[in-house]
Amino acid sequence: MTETESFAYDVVVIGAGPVGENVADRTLAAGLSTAVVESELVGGECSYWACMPSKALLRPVIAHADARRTPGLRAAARAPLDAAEVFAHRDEQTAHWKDDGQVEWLEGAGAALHRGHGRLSGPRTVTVTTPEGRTETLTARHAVAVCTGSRAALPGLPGLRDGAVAPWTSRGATSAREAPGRLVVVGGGVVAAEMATAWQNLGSSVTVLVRGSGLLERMEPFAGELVSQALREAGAEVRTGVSVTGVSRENGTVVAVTDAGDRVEADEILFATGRAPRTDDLGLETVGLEPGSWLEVDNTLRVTGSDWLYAAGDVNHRALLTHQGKYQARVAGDAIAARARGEAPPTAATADDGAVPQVVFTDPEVASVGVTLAEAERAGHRVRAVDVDLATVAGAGLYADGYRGRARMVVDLDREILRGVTFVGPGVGELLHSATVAVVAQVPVARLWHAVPAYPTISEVWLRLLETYRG
Ligand SMILES: Cc1cc2nc3c(=O)[nH]c(=O)nc-3n(C[C@H](O)[C@H](O)[C@H](O)COP(=O)(O)OP(=O)(O)OC[C@H]3O[C@@H](n4cnc5c(N)ncnc54)[C@H](O)[C@@H]3O)c2cc1C
Ligand SMILES: NC(=O)c1ccc[n+]([C@@H]2O[C@H](COP(=O)([O-])OP(=O)(O)OC[C@H]3O[C@@H](n4cnc5c(N)ncnc54)[C@H](O)[C@@H]3O)[C@@H](O)[C@H]2O)c1
Repeated sequence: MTETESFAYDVVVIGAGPVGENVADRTLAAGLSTAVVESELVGGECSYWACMPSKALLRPVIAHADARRTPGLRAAARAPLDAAEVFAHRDEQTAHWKDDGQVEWLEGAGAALHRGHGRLSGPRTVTVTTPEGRTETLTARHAVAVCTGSRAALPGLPGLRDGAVAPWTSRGATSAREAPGRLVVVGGGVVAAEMATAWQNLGSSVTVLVRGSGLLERMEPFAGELVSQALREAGAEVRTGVSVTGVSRENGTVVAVTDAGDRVEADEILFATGRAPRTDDLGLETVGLEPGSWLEVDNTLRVTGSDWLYAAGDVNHRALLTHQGKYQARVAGDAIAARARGEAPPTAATADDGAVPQVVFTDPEVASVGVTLAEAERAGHRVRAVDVDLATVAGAGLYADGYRGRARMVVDLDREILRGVTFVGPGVGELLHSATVAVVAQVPVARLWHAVPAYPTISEVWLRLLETYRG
């Protein structure tokens, strides 16, 4: 019989992704003993198979595209990217898929790291199965925080369901060591758009199969249109209204069959078809919750119906973004600490509702915060969309020859504040925080005139937006 070791802490965090790390950081800072359980690498999906490697692949692609639009650099930029150097840079950014640095940080902050698979085994109790097969029982005096994130969701198609084809998911697409000659990308969301941009420019010939009417359908319509246009100009094929009905691998060639009966052949296929919560093997049934479900939480990240279980990050499905998960982690950590002292939580994660910022690192970049025009209208707000062609901004013309981009602010006509802002164009990612501040702080439009953008930067788009609104 294997021996079971027992440990007691104030707080137990399951999952050491960016979110689990930040919950622990807050509870430790408040003087609560905290254990963190991790089954793979400390740092989570974001560090090794998501944000960091994808942005390391995309940064050179975007810089290369910018160089092609910069007078004096065009000839130099005609040479293709040095893909080997890009992959080496990506490997460095992921610390070669080793977590020593993050472990050092976590332990330095005072956390007790338990390596292994964590499962709830009753109220305030987590059982860890270590890689060596031992069992550890951790009890939490105050709270357990589930921060187990999400994994790629694959559709139940013939060829996938039976395991005949092992496709790329986001993990394959961010860690591959060479560009497949032909790559089919299934999906039209953020992963599909970013990875199609990366691999088309790293040497693959990409075909994107989108079942909807365009890319990035949850954003303002012009975002997906401009990204599709640029992908096509880079040589990719973007096919909309196409559903894949089956996949096979024949002599090394992947064949995707579509609902129109077409066969699309490739050397590799990426399914970028959304995410599933990592809650299927988490012992949720031992605390009256449904295994495999997204965990529903209140604004302090406490699971509905519980006074000790918290869920932050991807696993609660509020906003599948690292920065937003880390924000939730700060709120959850502070709430756990306050309740442990018998006090009310000091703050709530209100920004998850209607103020989530996101940058899509495609060429052109897409940067948005808050709601789209369609979302604002669906929510019953009386709004007006104010659109500006970014090419009319002096800073944009200086940034790139033939600059193409667009901006929209969604103005709430009753309150004269912004409900949402979207920028699409080269270099707009770094503009986003100005819009986030305006949306979160509910800055009156009249007051925005006094936030003077520097000349000649792209941020002068704010002036054009205000002028267009004034009419
Ligand atoms: C390709 C791609 C690119 C992305 N790019 C961006 C981006 O640029 N910007 C951005 O903001 N977001 C991006 N995201 C989203 C981002 O990766 C996630 O929102 C973020 O990783 C969520 O953090 P998390 O801590 O909730 O979960 P994760 O990062 O998934 O971490 C969860 C951790 O829990 C561990 N775990 C799971 N179950 C158990 C268990 N039972 N026991 C012990 N440990 C367990 C896992 O091993 C993992 O380490 C991207 C996602 C993808 C797929
Ligand atoms: N830069 C960033 O901020 C960034 C980058 C990558 C990912 N992320 C986050 O990661 C999350 C996951 O991204 P994602 O792109 O995997 O998911 P997503 O939900 O954004 O997009 C999924 C896409 O797959 C399509 N789809 C779903 N099932 C399908 C099927 N059976 N056949 C064909 N198409 C199907 C959907 O219509 C949609 O276009 C997102 O929420 C995103 O916010 C963020």
